[in-house]
Order: sequence, then C-alpha cells, then structure tokens
Amino acid sequence: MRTVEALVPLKLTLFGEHAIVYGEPAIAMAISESMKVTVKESDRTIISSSSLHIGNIRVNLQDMRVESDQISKALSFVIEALNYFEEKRPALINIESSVDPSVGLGTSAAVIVGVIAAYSKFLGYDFTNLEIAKISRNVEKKVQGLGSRMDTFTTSLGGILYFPRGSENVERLSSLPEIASGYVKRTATTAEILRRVKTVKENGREFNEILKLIGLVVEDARDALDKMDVETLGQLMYINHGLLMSLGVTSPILDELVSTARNIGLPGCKMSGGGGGGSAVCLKSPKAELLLESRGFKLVKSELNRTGVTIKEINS
Ligand SMILES: Nc1ncnc2c1ncn2[C@@H]1O[C@H](COP(=O)(O)OP(=O)(O)O)[C@@H](O)[C@H]1O
Ligand SMILES: C[C@@](O)(CCOP(=O)(O)O)CC(=O)O
Ligand SMILES: [Mg+2]
Repeated sequence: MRTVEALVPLKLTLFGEHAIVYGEPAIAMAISESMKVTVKESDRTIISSSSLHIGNIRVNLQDMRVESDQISKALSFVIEALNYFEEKRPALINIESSVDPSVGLGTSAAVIVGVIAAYSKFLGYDFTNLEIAKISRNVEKKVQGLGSRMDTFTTSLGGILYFPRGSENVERLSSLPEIASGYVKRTATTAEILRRVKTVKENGREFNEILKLIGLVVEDARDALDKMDVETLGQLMYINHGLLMSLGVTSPILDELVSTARNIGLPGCKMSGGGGGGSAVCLKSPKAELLLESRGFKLVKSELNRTGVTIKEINS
C-alpha cells in the first residue's frame, strides 16, 4: 500500500505582512511547529482533517464535489491543490495540524504545500521545493483572490527569508535572534481581512504612505538582522505593529499585549500574519513567554526550520 507523507513547517511573519501584498518587502521564517499531510493508496478519495472537525469527507474526483458548500469552503485550499493535477488517482488524504486553522501561522499555505508535495509524489512526480512553492503560491492566490508569495515560499523553502520590494525573488538570511510566539483564535480568515484592507486602500490617501513606511521598517530590520542588532530589531517590531494597527488589522488583545510588552521593557513584539487576532511574535525572553501565556496565547514551537517541506514515501 503506497503511502506518502509530507511534513510542512508553519511560519511567522517577522516584518511586512499586508505591505508585501502591495509590493513592499517582508521577512518571514519557517518554524518547528509543523503540519503533516499523508496520502495513502485507496479505491476512493476521502479527506480527513481533525482540526477542522468535519469527519471523513468523500470527494468525487470527476468534479471535486463534496457533500456541502460549507465543507467545500473549509476544504477549499485542499481541493484546489488537488485540482492542480490533471490526472488524479483516488487516495486517503489526512491532514494533521498541531495548531488551529486560521491563526496567522500560514496554515492555509502549509496545507496547500503539504497536499501538492505529498500528492505529486504519490502520482510519481519529483518536484523541487521551489517548484512546490510556485505551484502552491498560485493555488493560494486562486482560492483567496489576493495575497503574496510569502507564506507558500516560506513553508516550502524553510529558513528565514527576505522578500525584496517589487520582485519575485527571495533571499535567505543567515542570522536570527531567538523568538517566542503564540496565537489566540480569531474571528476572521486572512482572506476576509485582506479584502477589508483592500477597501481601506481604495478609500484612504494615507494608506500608501503607511505601506511605504512599513517597507522602510522592513529594510531597516534586514540591516539590523545582518548586524544582529537586537535592540534596533525589537524597536522596529513595535513600530511595525503600530503601523499595522493604523491599517486596522490588529485587535484589542494584540494591541494590549504589544503595548504591555513595550511598557515592561521587553525587547520587541508585534502581530504576525493576517491579524484580527491570531499570532504574535516577540524576541525571546522568559518574560515574553509568561506575558503571552498570561494573555491567553497558546505558545507555538518557534525554533527556526531550515529545510522547508520534506517528503517521505512509506510502502506499507
Ligand atoms: N488543518 C487544516 N486542514 C484543512 N484546511 C486547513 C487546515 N488549516 C487551515 N486550513 C485552511 O486554511 C484556512 C485558513 O487560512 P488563513 O485564514 O489564511 O489561516 P492562516 O493565517 O493560518 O494561514 C482555513 O479556513 C482552511 O480552509
Ligand atoms: C497578510 C499577509 O501578508 C500574510 C497572511 O498570513 P496568514 O495567512 O495569516 O498566516 C497576506 C499575504 O502575504 O499573502
Ligand atoms: Mg493564510
């Protein structure tokens, strides 16, 4: 019985979320918290994903239909990833995630990357991680309608990555301070928040100036990282968070956390990902983890993952 397993790291956005969607730079890192996608030979196609609490979902491979519109929405990234392949073969597809869906940790990207990686191998392809990143980026954009290459490239390639302004390139950075991060549940998906931000952009004169300022923060953060200037890096995290707040993508719980972190002298802390709740990233210190937990944030494993998605074939 042919079985293929893909292990995908989740991601933290250190600087530049939302601004990258409009061509500004960003810095993101793959982390040790991960998602696993398993594809097993079968005579029918069933998708299961415990963190979605939807049970085992039968998929009609001819038209990719499932039992309800609600299930179809919840599985939209998985189904669109399968749809990439002209030739499909029935399989049991299981997704295991140690975090809740939609928390600013790139779960939408990771689930696409995992399905593309595992199902392509199951069909006999040998994609490189960069090929997986490019395919996954197009799938995520197709489902969300908006969005950048940051999450799919970071979860596919691993490491700490710099996404230059106005370019499709990506550069690997070498230095990274230790990070603490966690998440709280949120009320909106990233796709919904991206649509809200687009409306703000279309109506607000200041929006473009704020995006450019975030771009400057990201460039300075890259310099600070190169010099391992942790003090400057932390200050830039606070500034980036303030600019995200002005875009309306933070939340009271995130703003209270970050302002308290600053007031008690933590080196740096900011929202991470789509916002509206979800994840926060802080420069690591015992106080940072205590503060995150005291505010109800679920800590996530935030060591640097350098490999990106890895694929294993298990012939049981
Ligand atoms: N474990 C999972 N199994 C299947 N789909 C998932 C899983 N986790 C996330 N997703 C999909 O990704 C969507 C969340 O995307 P998004 O709001 O961008 O979250 P994130 O900020 O974590 O990337 C979910 O609504 C669901 O469609
Ligand atoms: C807001 C954004 O910059 C990051 C979204 O991160 P996440 O899906 O919330 O993990 C969108 C994007 O870059 O596609
Ligand atoms: Mg996402």
